[in-house]
Amino acid sequence: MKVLVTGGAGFIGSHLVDALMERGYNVRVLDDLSAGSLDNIKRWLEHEGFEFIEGDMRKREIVEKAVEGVDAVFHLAANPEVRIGSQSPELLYETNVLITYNLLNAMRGSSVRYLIFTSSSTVYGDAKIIPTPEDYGPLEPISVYGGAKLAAEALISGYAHTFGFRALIFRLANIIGERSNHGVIYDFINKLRRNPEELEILGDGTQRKSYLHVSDTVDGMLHIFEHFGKEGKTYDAYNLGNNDWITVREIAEIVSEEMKLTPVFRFTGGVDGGRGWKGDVKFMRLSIEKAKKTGWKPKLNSYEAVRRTVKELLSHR
Ligand SMILES: O=c1ccn([C@@H]2O[C@H](COP(=O)(O)OP(=O)(O)O[C@H]3O[C@H](CO)[C@H](O)[C@H](O)[C@H]3O)[C@@H](O)[C@H]2O)c(=O)[nH]1
Repeated sequence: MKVLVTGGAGFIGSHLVDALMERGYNVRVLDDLSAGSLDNIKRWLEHEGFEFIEGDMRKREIVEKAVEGVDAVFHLAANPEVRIGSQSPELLYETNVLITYNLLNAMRGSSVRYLIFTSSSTVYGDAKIIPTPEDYGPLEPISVYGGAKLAAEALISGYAHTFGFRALIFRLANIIGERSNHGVIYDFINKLRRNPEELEILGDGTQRKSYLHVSDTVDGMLHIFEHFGKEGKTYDAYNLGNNDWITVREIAEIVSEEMKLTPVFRFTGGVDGGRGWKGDVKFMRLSIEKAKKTGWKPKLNSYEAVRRTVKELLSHR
């Protein structure tokens, strides 16, 4: 099977590429290298069965070229920064909705039979039911990012039903691990490298979310893709996250411990009752019962995933 991975040089994308190549797929990556890097995929660049296209998906011709001869598209290209929503809504629209629209149009009449999309827990907003199941509603995202992901999901559903391909949506919890170059763990490590005496924590530190290691994420995506292929549905959505959750304060403690530091924690207080920024969901834990019924389960819990990620990020610089 020939697959296209958009965002395949990025954090989650490059781990997915590793797993697909190891399983013998033919893989083409489309990435504009804005957040991703060739370094993440360098082991495959000269490999037979691997192809890299550098390009910006806002340009339709590039997307049209990238889907040629492909059976399945894993669409991971996106700007993942929830926090930029209040300053740059247009950028989040373009890099989440517009590029998805361009992809869907390019897929019309193409060889693509499957679209796999990485959506986000942020589509649920401040969910009143925790753990939050896939059929929770009404969906009321509280960030532009979450709104853009939900808009992309809705377009995918409409196009899948209209144009005869099958679509699988993953609503991801906070994904962490080697090669991540943004997010709370990355930020804390960098802040402590600059000043080992004090750690600034955005918000009040009680934000509590579920964290999933990227290795478990990729395992889940490929396992459920296989299951979805056999099931015959046109469209389906799965949460991928963890059974437990962890607070930002606990993450700060683990990072400090692994760096062998005892900084003073300075909480900024944040906005809207201790959130890190406008649109930061304070409490997030997804129900993963549907994914578990397919036979997948996370190997690392949130605490283990955080500790593993801190070690991985520290060992690389
Ligand atoms: O310096 C920092 C950075 C973050 N935080 C806090 O840490 C938590 C996690 O923030 P991240 O930036 O790591 O991640 P987000 O929860 O904003 O979003 C992540 O998870 C989402 C899904 O749950 C999306 O998929 C998104 O792309 C991905 O970045 C937030 O509550 C935030 O307030 C701090 O206290 N200090």
